Amino acid sequence: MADQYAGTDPGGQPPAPPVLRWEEPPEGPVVVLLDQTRLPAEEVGLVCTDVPALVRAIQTLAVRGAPLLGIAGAYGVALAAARGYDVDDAAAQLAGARPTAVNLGYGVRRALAAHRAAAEQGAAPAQAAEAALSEARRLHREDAEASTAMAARGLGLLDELLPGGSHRVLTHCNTGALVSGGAGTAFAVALAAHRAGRLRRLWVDETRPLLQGARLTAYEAARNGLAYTLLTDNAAGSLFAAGEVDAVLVGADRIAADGSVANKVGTYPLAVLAKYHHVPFVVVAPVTTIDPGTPDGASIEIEQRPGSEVTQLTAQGFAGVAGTAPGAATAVAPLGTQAYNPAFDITPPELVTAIVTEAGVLSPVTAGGIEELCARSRQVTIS
Ligand SMILES: CSC[C@@H](O)[C@@H](O)C(=O)COP(=O)(O)O
Repeated sequence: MADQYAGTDPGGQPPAPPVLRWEEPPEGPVVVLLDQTRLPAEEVGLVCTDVPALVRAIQTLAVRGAPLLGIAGAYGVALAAARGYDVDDAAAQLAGARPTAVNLGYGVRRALAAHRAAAEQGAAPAQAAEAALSEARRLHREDAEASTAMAARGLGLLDELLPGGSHRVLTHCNTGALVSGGAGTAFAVALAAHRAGRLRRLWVDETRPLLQGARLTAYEAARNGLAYTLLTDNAAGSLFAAGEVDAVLVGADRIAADGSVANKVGTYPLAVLAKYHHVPFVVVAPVTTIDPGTPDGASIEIEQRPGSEVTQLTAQGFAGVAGTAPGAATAVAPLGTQAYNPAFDITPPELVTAIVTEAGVLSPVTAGGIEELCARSRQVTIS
């Protein structure tokens, strides 16, 4: 199975627009997002002038992916402070916008802590707002640095696991620059392999129902000139059986203290397939995604999304949250059909070959290893 499955490698595209930026027009500060619900058809900015708009952007997945949710949450607190809204209330709204990605609450708490510390030291409101903004910017930078380190460590691990250097990698959901201050997590590793001339093919799961793989990872792969091929999620089994997958690389939304990994629904079946076929299953995530406060997989809250995302399609290919997707929705199931639509699933640590973070690679994945990694990480200092 080779060339007839090849995706397009156009490369040479103009640089992608920034996924999130802070702007200060005369009318007041705003957070501008690249609206991910409109990709790949359109690269459109979504201007959030207040916290409810940002919360809605988070819930509709205009902004998404664990690290970027943390960054967005931090800028959201800065926005509330700069515009004179109730910062505690804004922080609660932002942190509660989606439950599974631990980074969201982490980013919110960091900006809130910076704002509080400044206020407690007698800073004027404008200075306290500036402190929150500086913290958001710091988190943004740190995430970019973490991406670079994860890409290098992940590529080193791939080379170790797969001597010979012509990797065929399967990925799920979207984990590139669209979710990060830098090149992302799992996708950043694939990109590093591509740039080192060691990526033969990136297999991209379409990732039903919201098509983060088809819409976003394929977009990023095409932009970066990767050899990639899209598949429906349920084609993965036959791809493994045909011996076409050398490694699986995925991101994470929350890693519990026992090493259980919550990630986009459909990740767990890939881990089971990988185990059966003796293929390495590698999770790439910054230490900010590890949550030592969540003891195990069963304790991770899994976001349940509207059934309409499964039972309806739009011209864009997915329904999204009612009222947000342009174009009329077409039913693909009889009216009144109930749908099971969890946004994430849990992969137990025994199915994970390694967790790659910017601080180190954990393999095998054990509760003790997680504890040690967290003891070295910055995350534990923020409660
Ligand atoms: C670094 S991205 C890791 C995860 O956030 C990603 O795989 C994922 O599941 C994103 O889910 P989404 O629902 O699109 O926010």
